[in-house]
Amino acid sequence: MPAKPLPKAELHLHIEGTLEPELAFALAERNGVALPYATTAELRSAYSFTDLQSFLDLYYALMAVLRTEDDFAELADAYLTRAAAQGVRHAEIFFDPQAHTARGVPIGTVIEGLARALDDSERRYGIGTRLIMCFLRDESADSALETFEAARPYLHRICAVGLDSAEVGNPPSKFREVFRRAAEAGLHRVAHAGEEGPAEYITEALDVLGVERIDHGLRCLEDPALVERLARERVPLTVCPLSNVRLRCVDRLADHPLRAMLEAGLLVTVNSDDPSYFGGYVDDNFTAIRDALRLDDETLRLLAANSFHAAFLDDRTRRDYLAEVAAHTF
Ligand code: HPA
Ligand SMILES: [Zn+2]
Repeated sequence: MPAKPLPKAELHLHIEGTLEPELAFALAERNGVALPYATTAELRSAYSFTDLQSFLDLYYALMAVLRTEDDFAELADAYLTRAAAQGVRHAEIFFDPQAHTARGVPIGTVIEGLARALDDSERRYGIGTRLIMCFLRDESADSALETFEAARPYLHRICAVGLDSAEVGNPPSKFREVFRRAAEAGLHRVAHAGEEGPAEYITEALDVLGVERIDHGLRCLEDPALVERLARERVPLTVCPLSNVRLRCVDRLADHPLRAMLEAGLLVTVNSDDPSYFGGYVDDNFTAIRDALRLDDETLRLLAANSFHAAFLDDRTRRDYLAEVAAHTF
């Protein structure tokens, strides 16, 4: 029998990035949406990216098939089914409301649909869940504020706010006010920074937005003083190895700086980002980076433990998950 996957938390996962071609075609047919691809194979063959923007273009285009509460619930159910098989015990899931409201899908449809799947997740899949509402940084600060206000009736379903989409030229400071309102409402805060953007964006995300985790964060390595600060302050970095290669932030997995980041004392976690597009779910990322960097079992155990240290969990639940990691046999 194959070994059980290492128990882990997934902290960097865009639910829209779990849309597999088969589900995209099924939803397109159900909703009468025309896709510019004849077959799932033809769509898959378009998954060849040169940078973040070339991926985002396809990622936003394919979302046209998501229209109803049922669609969002089905999308989340499909992810949770796969995540359970990959050893995920806790998932903090990003969604991009502006990518849907811009197409005329009400924010309530998105949140209620996702929440329906998430509410049943512990019972059906053994996975605890949280929702993280992301703002699109290439949209205006006003659009982010409008989105936050539209989400107010649903904030009890939301754990944190985040920041994603095209990074370069859209610094964290652009979103100071919406992150201030989120903090005032008692929400946690995270942000993508240092994926394609410079190390200064990481510092800004910490100092201006007050984020508690950095998503990606690879480019911190260009600033030794920042690395030292991130290590000292135990700021978690949600690293996504397969994504980094597919979006050409890193040439080859064997060149990935994850080991150097661990050796620098950074609180690194491993995640899948947009698994349908980047060639693997979270345990596939663990396996790929293990093989590429020859990580030993204790390093894998450390990465899994880090994921629970970095998660928005109460102390008792965290302790229980950490005990599962400690008891895991490879
Ligand atoms: O990796 C990412 N970076 C920025 N925005 C995103 N939206 C989905 N995935 C990503
Ligand atoms: Zn991401």
